[in-house]
Amino acid sequence: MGAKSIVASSSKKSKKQHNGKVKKNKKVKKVRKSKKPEVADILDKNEQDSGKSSSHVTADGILVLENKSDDDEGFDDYDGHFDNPTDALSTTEGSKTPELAVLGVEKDLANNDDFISLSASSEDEDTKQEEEKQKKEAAILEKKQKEILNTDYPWILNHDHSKQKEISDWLTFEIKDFVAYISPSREEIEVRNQTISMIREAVKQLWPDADLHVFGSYSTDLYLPGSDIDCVITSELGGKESRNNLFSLASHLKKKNLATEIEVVAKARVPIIKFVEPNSGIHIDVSFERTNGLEAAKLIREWLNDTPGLRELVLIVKQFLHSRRLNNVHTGGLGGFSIICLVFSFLHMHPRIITKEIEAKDNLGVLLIEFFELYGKNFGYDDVALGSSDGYPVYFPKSTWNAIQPIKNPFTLAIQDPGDESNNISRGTFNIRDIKKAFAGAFDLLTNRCFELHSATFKDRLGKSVLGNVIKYRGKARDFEDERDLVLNKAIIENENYHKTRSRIIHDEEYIEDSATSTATATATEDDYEIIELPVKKVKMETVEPEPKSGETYITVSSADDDDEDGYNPCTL
Ligand SMILES: Nc1ncnc2c1ncn2[C@@H]1O[C@H](COP(=O)(O)OP(=O)(O)OP(=O)(O)O)[C@@H](O)[C@H]1O
Ligand SMILES: [Mg+2]
Repeated sequence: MGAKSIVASSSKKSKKQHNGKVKKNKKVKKVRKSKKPEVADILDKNEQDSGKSSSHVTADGILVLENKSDDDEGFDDYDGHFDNPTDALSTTEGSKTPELAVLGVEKDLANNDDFISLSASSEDEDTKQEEEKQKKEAAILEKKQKEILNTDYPWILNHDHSKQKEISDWLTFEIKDFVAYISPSREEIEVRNQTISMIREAVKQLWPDADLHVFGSYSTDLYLPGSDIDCVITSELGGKESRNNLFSLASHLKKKNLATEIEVVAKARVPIIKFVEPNSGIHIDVSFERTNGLEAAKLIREWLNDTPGLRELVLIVKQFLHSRRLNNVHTGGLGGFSIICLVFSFLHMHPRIITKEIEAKDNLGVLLIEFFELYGKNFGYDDVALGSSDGYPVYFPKSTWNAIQPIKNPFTLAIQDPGDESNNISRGTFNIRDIKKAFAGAFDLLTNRCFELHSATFKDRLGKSVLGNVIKYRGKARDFEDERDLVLNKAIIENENYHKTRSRIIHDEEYIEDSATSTATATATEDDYEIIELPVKKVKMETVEPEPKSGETYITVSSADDDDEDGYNPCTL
């Protein structure tokens, strides 16, 4: 099968060396007190406690994680999903049940939109009809929900492909149905857009020099219904990642009823705040003063445009790992970013795709099976790293990657960050043993299922699922509408605008530099050349350097034409 010949090597050696330890997820009970202390109180308490314990709960109900170890740092804390897509809805204290993933009828009922207030008795007939209509609609909805909730693979309802001659084609259709099933509805996109706007507004209220940007799966359209929203706050003055600021923000968002279940990870290399936005039930991660995620979002969207089948396979693999609790980097799982890189490499190095022998979109079934085969059975985890060269994915020997030397445990996944070649984005995935096993098991299950169904009669095939053998979806009933074309994902628009603005700044910067260089060169050789004064665009530049550890320089430009249509201005949301 396709890609196996590319990177086959033994990982037997590693079986002895891998210690198989799995870190336990810390669980801290939440304590709620009625008194609402000020930030200073919270800080005092934290200062007293610091050094004594690795986590504690403030009087304000904010969970503080004092992680200092490398493994727990920064992005590796990202989970990405609720354990169950409905979990957040039920655990969010005092929140309204969000109308995510509910069929249209229920939404209307829940909103009371169908209720008609009648004051005159002459309208009794109308009322009766309305009630009848409501009852009928409620019955239909109940029936639909029952049907759906009784199955682990709801994407096959009313979507029968059992008559396909090739079982791999059947699987391809199921993959497409699954993706349509979990793709967002108009309401879900609107809820996400609104949630981001509200949090941004609150951030700007607290810090007028700051802005909030979205990166991660919402900004790449690679999110499952329960995926978190990754945000980053950048500021002109910088330094928003300080401990003091983290608590100010946590407290501010809590006061504005925009955050519950708050966790502050203050001492990590990449400090973050995690919380649940109570109106939507969406999990939010906020990091500070780092723009690499914004760069990655743009790159991933480019990959998606250039790589047919990438979105489908990424969503399937995400759901596959999510159902097995293997997607959480905090517990050694494989995060969303690593999954994208694995699938991207797989598709771009697949011999039959490279030679245009097959179209990825028409062969998603075979490709999924081969993905599981490659990373479950054949990939040489001990020796091979994934990276990129000139924008194309490559495999290269781990031993030549200086930034990850010395390698203590060879049986680990090594994926070079496309935006920073010294960063191994899968360094937190210490449970690669179980992930590999799960992939290998999925290959066996799927191939066996294909053989089994191939020899079954059409009657026996009816109501069966191929994909359901490896993926389950439990949660609220959804419809099959992918409504991404109906409403703008503002995270994508804003990210595009952010990059337009940035490239304009960089262009202006280079232009000024070029002008200066040209002038200097001309001056040096003024005997030979006529000196031409190049017009320099009038731009007032102000360089604001945040704390040196970020290693990045933020440039704000204020010029007369600042407010043009490219201007990144989230306030216009
Ligand atoms: N180890 C890492 N090093 C650097 N950046 C990372 C790392 N992990 C994540 N990121 C950044 O954070 C973003 C979000 O990562 P994450 O793993 O949450 O993926 P995701 O696409 O948002 O998936 P999910 O929907 O599961 O949350 C990535 O696109 C990347 O920019
Ligand atoms: Mg994410």
